[in-house]
Amino acid sequence: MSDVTLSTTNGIKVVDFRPFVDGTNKQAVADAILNSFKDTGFVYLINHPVPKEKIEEMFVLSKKFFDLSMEKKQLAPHPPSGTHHRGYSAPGVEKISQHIYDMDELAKNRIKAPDVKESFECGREEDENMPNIWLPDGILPGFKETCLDFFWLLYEAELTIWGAMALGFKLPEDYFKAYHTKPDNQLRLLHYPSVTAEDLAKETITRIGAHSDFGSMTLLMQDDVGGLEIENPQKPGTFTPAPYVEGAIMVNAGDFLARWSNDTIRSTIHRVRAPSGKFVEGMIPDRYSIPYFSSADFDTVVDCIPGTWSEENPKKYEPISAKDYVMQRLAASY
Ligand SMILES: O=C(O)CCC(=O)C(=O)O
Ligand SMILES: [Fe+2]
Repeated sequence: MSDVTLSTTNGIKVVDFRPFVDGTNKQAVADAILNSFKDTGFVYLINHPVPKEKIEEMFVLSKKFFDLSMEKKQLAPHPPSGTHHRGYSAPGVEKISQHIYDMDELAKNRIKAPDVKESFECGREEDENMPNIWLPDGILPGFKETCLDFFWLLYEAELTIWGAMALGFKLPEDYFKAYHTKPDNQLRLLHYPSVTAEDLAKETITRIGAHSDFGSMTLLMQDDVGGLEIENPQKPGTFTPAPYVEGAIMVNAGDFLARWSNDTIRSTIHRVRAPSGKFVEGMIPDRYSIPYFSSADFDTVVDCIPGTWSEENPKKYEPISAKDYVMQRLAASY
């Protein structure tokens, strides 16, 4: 049987997902993904189930959205609280933090070097805890429909990937699906405006500071500008670029999944810096990316995944509710 790991890009495996989808070699794909999650916390998937045209269409709408005037974008404003994570956030408003929960410390962190990115977040329409915040009708026709269509398409893709994860853990294929039924996921459109290379190099501003994701899994689509870097698990504090790979969705594990897996899976720190070799007259070009954050249903409580603990290697964590975990992390980002 053919090897499903096609290549390695800066230490991150590029896995062919097709043998899982067509059923010709499910276990090999499952093992490759889980092993990557254990080694680096990241994997590139090619031949995944999300059509290329749908991804392109979402990038086109995302660019059109960010091209609107500030006044128009502010007609779908993100509420002041981080726990209602919907709508538009202007550059510098959100500052990713890594385990800082004290309000004064958070404010200092934000002033020190703002994250110069703007974003739009949405979830499923029916979510009563976090209602979506859309632009008024007529401002950007098709935007809402494209976002929602893409949200559900990625949910389908995510469920297929969870099927592979379950087989990786030698569990029934639908094991994780029961925890991701609502889904309490979030689609995020990101735009990093063009900035000077000097500002980024001096770190008076950042694109997105070093952080790990909070939820269970992130599916990331990025343009070919580059700049995403992931921490080398063998050498903490050093980062390697995770460049655009044609046709790939990058998938990474979040903190919640690391905890759920009794720390057998890594949730790896990553950041966005200046890409190498892309300076035009001292300016770093705009970057667009689209992360899709999968979270376990907020009303579920998870205990360590079967097979990740034993008498010799006991559970490190108490059961936790997905809502309690994610809300604490979201509150600290604003
Ligand atoms: O822009 C990117 O590629 C990274 C985005 C990211 O890490 C995040 O939103 O959590
Ligand atoms: Fe992230």
